[in-house]
Amino acid sequence: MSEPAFQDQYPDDYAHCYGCGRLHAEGHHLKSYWDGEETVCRYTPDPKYTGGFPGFLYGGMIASLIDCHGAGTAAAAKARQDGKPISRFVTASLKVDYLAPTPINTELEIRGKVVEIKGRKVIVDLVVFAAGTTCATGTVVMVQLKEQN
Ligand SMILES: CCCCCCCC(=O)SCCNC(=O)CCNC(=O)[C@H](O)C(C)(C)COP(=O)(O)OP(=O)(O)OC[C@H]1O[C@@H](n2cnc3c(N)ncnc32)[C@H](O)[C@@H]1OP(=O)(O)O
Repeated sequence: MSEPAFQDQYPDDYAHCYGCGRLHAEGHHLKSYWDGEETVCRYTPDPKYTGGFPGFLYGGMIASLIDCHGAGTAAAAKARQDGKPISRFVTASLKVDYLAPTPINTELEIRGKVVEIKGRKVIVDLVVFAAGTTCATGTVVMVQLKEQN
C-alpha cells in the first residue's frame, strides 16, 4: 500500500465528502487502496455510531462505507484503465444488503470488485467484513462527473 489512498488523489475541489474527503474537517476520512485486482478500505467505527442496540453499527454508516469505498474504487479503476489521474465519481445508485449485525470497536474490512466500466459509468460490488464475518454486501453505480471526463 505504498500508493497514496484513492481519496488522497481526488482534486481539491472534489475532496470535501463527509465520508471520504481529505479536506472535510470533521469527516470520516475513509481511505481506499488496491489489493491486487480488488480494493480495500479498513475502518474501525466509534461507539457514537451505534445502531439500534449497544455494540453494533447503524445501517446508514454501513451504507456510507459501501458508498465511499465504491466511489473510490470506481475512480481508481477508471483511472487505471485510461492511464489518467484519478477523477471524481458520484453515486447514481446504492444498494445494500444487511446480512449480519456489524460490530463497533472492531476493524471492518470493506472490499470492492469492479463489475463493469462503460464510458463514465462504473459498477462495483462490495462486501463488508468484521473479523471474518460477512456483515453486508452492496452494489453501487458510480458516474464520473462530466467536467472530470
Ligand atoms: C459537483 C457535483 C457534485 C454532485 C453531488 C455529489 C454528492 C455526493 O456525495 S455523491 C452521493 C449522492 N449522489 C448524487 O448526489 C448524484 C446525483 N445525480 C446526478 O448528479 C446525476 O444523476 C448523475 C451524475 C449520477 C448521472 O447523470 P449524468 O451525468 O447525466 O449521467 P447519465 O448520462 O444519465 O448516465 C450515465 C450512465 O449511468 C447510468 N445511470 C445513471 N443513473 C443511474 C441510476 N440511478 N441507476 C443505474 N444507472 C444509472 C445511466 O444509465 C448511464 O449508463 P449507460 O451509459 O450504460 O447508458
